Amino acid sequence: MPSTHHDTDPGMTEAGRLRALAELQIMDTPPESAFDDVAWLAASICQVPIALVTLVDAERQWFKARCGLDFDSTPRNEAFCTHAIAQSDLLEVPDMRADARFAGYPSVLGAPHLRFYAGMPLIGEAGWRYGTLCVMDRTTRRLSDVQRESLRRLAARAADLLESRRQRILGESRAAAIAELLEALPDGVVTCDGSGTLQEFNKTARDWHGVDPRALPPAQWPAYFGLCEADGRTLLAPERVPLARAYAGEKVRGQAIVIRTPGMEPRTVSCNASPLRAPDGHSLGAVCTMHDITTQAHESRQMEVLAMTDALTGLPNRTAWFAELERALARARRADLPVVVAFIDLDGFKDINDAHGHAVGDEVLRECAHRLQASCRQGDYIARLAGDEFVLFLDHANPAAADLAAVAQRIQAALGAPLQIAGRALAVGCSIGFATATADQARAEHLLHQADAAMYRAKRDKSVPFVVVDAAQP
Ligand SMILES: Nc1nc2c(ncn2[C@@H]2O[C@H](COP(=O)(O)OP(=O)(O)OP(=O)(O)O)[C@@H](O)[C@H]2O)c(=O)[nH]1
Repeated sequence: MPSTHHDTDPGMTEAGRLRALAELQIMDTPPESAFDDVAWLAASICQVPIALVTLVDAERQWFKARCGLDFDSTPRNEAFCTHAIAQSDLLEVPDMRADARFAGYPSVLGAPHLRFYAGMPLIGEAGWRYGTLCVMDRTTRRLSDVQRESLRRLAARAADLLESRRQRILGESRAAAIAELLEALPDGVVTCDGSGTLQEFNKTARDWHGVDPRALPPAQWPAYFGLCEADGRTLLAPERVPLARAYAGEKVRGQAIVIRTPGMEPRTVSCNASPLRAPDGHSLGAVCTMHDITTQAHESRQMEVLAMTDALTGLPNRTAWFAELERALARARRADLPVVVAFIDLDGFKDINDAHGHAVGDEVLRECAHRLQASCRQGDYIARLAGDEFVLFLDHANPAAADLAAVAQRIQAALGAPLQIAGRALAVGCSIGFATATADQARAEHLLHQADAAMYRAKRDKSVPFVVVDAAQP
């Protein structure tokens, strides 16, 4: 039994005791069988008609449980228990009429004519004495040692009941504070329990997913919530969902996913997720936090696009060209298709620049880019390498001369048509070189180099409309 001395300890003030009592939030609550049992046992063991579990407030003492009394409180200045809670052990008064502290109390002088009182303080963990377990009788008497010890032990159990109430209230208020914090967070928070069922779904997560949580099996999360890989298109495989990865025991850091909720702009979020484990190691589920990185993702995609685009014409640039050429060669190798690359260089462009200025030259380049693109077939890939040089990957092309002649003719017709720029009628031509190779022989750099060489030959020899080289030849 804890032994405390708040009558002598300056830290144990009445104000502190009343605060601790108020924290229990127990005054005027309905009867509870556990406290009733304590009072009943106290009355039976002590063989008295009256037993109470009392709580001593500032103005009154209130009975949480009572046997043998038909009222539930008395004013504080008529409360015997005020004396009992001033000490830490049992207070036993065999005859209250013979005790100056009690002789003048109304319930001693008049009905119900109480004579005997024994009260044991209910002492909480921090030492506060909330009230008592007390027994009373209308005749004088003394308790046996066993009865005294029983009262002490029963009072300790009643104090335990009060402490567990304090812990429950503390837990509830902490949980409420955490729930409020979760709701107010600008990041999304999602949790699942030990069976993998979605639990927490804070306000931000609800806003982003557009729905409330449901008892959905993890395999259905991607389709139901529209969860995609960072590319925003590929639906996440169920085992790639960050919360599912954490539920499977993985610690996930910074996994970018896209939430595609119908009717909303796609949202890119960076996810951190962790398994939740009890101290003994068994799974309590998992938690995933999501931070909105839509703006950064958009900016970095824009940067990527800029890094791959020719600023003047809007065509793919040299970097993009080589990246795409490598992909196209891989496709051709898989399908065992021949590959054809065209190198196109404008003729007479320098003269336009020199005669009409750079701005007009720029406009000519833009118009030529547009015409080249318009003359391409679907699947062809055209890029501006530099200056007045363009390259073209011909998708599923037939390297036969007749077919290439048709391509060259289309390009030359497109570029050769008169240009109307800034009120001037201008004209450019072009020289075209083709490099062909079988899929297994084709190498990107070599193909381009050979197409460039073919184009130069065509530029030097104006008697031919284009030149084709076999890039497989050294
Ligand atoms: N307006 C403009 N001119 C550019 C740009 N980039 C390169 N040039 C110019 O384009 C011209 C390309 O020169 P050339 O390849 O000799 O032009 P060309 O007159 O077609 O001569 P050939 O290619 O030999 O037929 C040079 O004068 C460059 O300064 C650009 O972005 N805008």
